[in-house]
Amino acid sequence: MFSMIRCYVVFGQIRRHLTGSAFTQLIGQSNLRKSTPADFRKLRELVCTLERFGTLGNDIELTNKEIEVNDVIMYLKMEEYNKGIADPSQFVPGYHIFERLGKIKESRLFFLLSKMPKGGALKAHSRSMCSTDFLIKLTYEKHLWVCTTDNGCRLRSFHFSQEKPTDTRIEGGEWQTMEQLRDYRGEENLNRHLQNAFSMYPMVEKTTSAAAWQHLMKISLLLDGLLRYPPVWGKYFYNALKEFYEDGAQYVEVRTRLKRFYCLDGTKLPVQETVKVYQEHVQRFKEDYPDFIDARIIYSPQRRATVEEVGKFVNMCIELNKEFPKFVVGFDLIGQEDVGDPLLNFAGELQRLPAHIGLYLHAGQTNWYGTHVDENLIDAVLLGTKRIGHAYAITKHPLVLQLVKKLDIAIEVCPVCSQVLQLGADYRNHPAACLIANDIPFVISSGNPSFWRTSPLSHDFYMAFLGIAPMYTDLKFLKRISKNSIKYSSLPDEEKALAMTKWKIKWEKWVDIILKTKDQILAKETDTCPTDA
Ligand SMILES: O=c1[nH]cnc2c1ncn2[C@@H]1O[C@H](CO)[C@@H](O)[C@H]1O
Ligand SMILES: [Zn+2]
Repeated sequence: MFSMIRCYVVFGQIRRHLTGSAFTQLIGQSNLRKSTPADFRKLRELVCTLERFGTLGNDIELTNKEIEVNDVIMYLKMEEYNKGIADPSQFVPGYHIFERLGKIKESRLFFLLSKMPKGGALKAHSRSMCSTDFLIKLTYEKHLWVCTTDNGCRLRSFHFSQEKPTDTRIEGGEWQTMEQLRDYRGEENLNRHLQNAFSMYPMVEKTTSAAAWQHLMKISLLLDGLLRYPPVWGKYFYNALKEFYEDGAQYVEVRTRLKRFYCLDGTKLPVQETVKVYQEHVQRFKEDYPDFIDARIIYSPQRRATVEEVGKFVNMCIELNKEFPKFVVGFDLIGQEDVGDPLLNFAGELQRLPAHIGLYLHAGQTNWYGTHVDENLIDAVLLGTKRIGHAYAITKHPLVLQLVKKLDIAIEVCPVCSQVLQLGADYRNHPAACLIANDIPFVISSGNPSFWRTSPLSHDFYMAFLGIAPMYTDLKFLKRISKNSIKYSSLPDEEKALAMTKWKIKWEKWVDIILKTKDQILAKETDTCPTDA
């Protein structure tokens, strides 16, 4: 009687043996077509079993309760899966997410996943964390001015100020207060306009990844003046933590450029003040929600920079880490990778970072195989990155795949982001399938949920579970990636243990609630699920 773990180890050994030269020789020498049907079946069963045992999550041993919960989850998953096989037009992961956001809301599987404690969100870009509705709420704050062109029809920039801003950089731009614009255009009409201006939804058609990136950057730029004002950023960030928490994240690592904030009279504050506002609201959030673990910052300036500028960013990171050693803990370079310089150019500067400041580099977020951008993956690993953001191109680099596994570097897979930024269309073709098959450590992240009007993590979990992972992948996979998000976080080991305890309490509660409401969840006629963890 083997325990699962023992089985896993033994199967691992057999697998290595079978895929070694003896096995290939055996297959090569004997004429497999002449084997008896029974032998053929046995061999086939062995290979299938070995494949399954090798996938991500199979080291997890489910408790008796979890086995029951797994039945519920797999029932719901198979229902969607089988419908899809019978009629592929019904399969949600075959579509652009914007075309199926409404349908996903009706999915009972999605509902259960949205309540699932997911551990940490290890990649959240600071400006794209809150829902559109909350951003619109912020436009009602006092002292907000807006610059428009085209007779008030196009919103170009926001600014908080006592007096009318004097910035004339936008050609033909006219400043007026938000109240004035609201009166002029009508509240409902203006809010509808803001909904579109703050997110890429519902525009599915983008000719290129570059066009999608331009759209993303335009939104980020529009939000600049609205969010870089400390009292508003405080509200934004606190609410962002709340939205992540309510979606099952108990821990968040934020990638941010830490831009300097401005005051009502136009003076700019030192960057340390930006960090302090973040820190203050994390503290407040932890007091209000004691089972929230923590939030930390990975300093992430734009990668489109000169070597000298990157050198300055590195110095800044070292300085901030000295002042906020438990809060500003890592370094990354962000922005569209295809237009930035290769990491190789910055290697000398990046190597100056002391060992205790971790590198968490975005790399391989490209479709240009064999280019210097694609090779950023190699440099990221050789520079000692602790995780890799996206790594979409990694399956084209078998050696890098082996290295990340050996060096235990986790990949931050962002299913929805890869689709919206036009790297791939159908989730069933997402390269992360290969990571799952090879048991490469990974976590699910979202990137910019605000810009796609998705939830902080749940849509990405849903697409990964239903669209990317094999059909038979079950609760073991979900539990593994949730635990991974703590294991591969930047937290020191002793804090990881505490974090795991906090996650486990929530996880067990979720399991219990599903068990209690199982019959209602499975009753076909119910559209809405009663569970609420
Ligand atoms: O997928 C991504 N890869 C790299 N950088 C990104 C990605 N998504 C967003 N940003 C960066 O974060 C800022 C706020 O959203 C954007 O301005 C962009 O530079
Ligand atoms: Zn990113």
